[in-house]
Amino acid sequence: MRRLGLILAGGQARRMGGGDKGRLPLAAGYSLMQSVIDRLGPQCDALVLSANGPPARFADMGLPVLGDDIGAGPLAGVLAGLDYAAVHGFSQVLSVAADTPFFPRDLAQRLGAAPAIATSGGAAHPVFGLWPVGVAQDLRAALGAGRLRMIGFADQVGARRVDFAVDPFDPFFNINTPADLAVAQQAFSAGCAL
Ligand SMILES: Nc1nc2c(ncn2[C@@H]2O[C@H](COP(=O)(O)OP(=O)(O)OP(=O)(O)O)[C@@H](O)[C@H]2O)c(=O)[nH]1
Repeated sequence: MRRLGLILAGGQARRMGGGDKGRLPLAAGYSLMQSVIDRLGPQCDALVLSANGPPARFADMGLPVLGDDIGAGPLAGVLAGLDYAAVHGFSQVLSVAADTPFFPRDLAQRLGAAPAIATSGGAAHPVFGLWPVGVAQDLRAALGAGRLRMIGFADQVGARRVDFAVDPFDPFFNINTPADLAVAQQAFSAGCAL
C-alpha cells in the first residue's frame, strides 16, 4: 500500500490579510509549511502540495504542486490529490493543512483504515483525512453538484472519526489570524509542540 501525503496550501487567508499562510514563520528560518513537511514526510511515501494560483512560488519546496480552481475550497485540492495518486500508483491519500504546524506525527497510524478523519476537543477536522483513491468518483460528483463542505463529503463516504487528545493543547490548532501565529510561535519556542 502506497500513501501520498497531500498538503492543502491554497485558500485566500483572508483572516491573515492574504498571502500564503504556510510561508509564515513558526521560528526564524522555519515556516509553518516546513513543520508540516517534517511531520508528514515520515508518514507517507511521497508528498505533494495543493494550491491555487502560480505554482512557481513554491518551487523552493521541491514538491510537485497540483493546481485547483480558485474558490472551490479544500475539497477541490483533495480531488486533485486523489487524481494524482491514482495516476502515480498510490492507494490512499493523507490530507493535511499547511496552516496547522503541530498535527500528530502518528496521524496516519492512528487514523487506521481509510476513509477516516480526525477529531479533537469535540470538533471534526475533515481536512485531516485518510482517503482511499476510490472515493475520487464520489468526490467529483459531489463537487459537480455544488457540494463543497468537507465534513459532508467525509460523512457521505462513511469516514470514521478518530479522536485525538487535547493535551497539552489541541494538535490541530490552526493559524488563521496574526494572534494565532503569535500563540504558535510562543508554543514552538517553549518546546510544547514536540
Ligand atoms: N488546495 C486548496 N487548499 C485550500 C483551499 N481553501 C483552503 N485551503 C487550505 O485548507 C486549509 C484551511 O483553510 P482555511 O483556513 O479554512 O481557509 P483560508 O482560505 O486559508 O483562510 P480564510 O480566508 O481566513 O478562511 C488551509 O491549509 C488552506 O491553505 C483551496 O481552495 N484549495
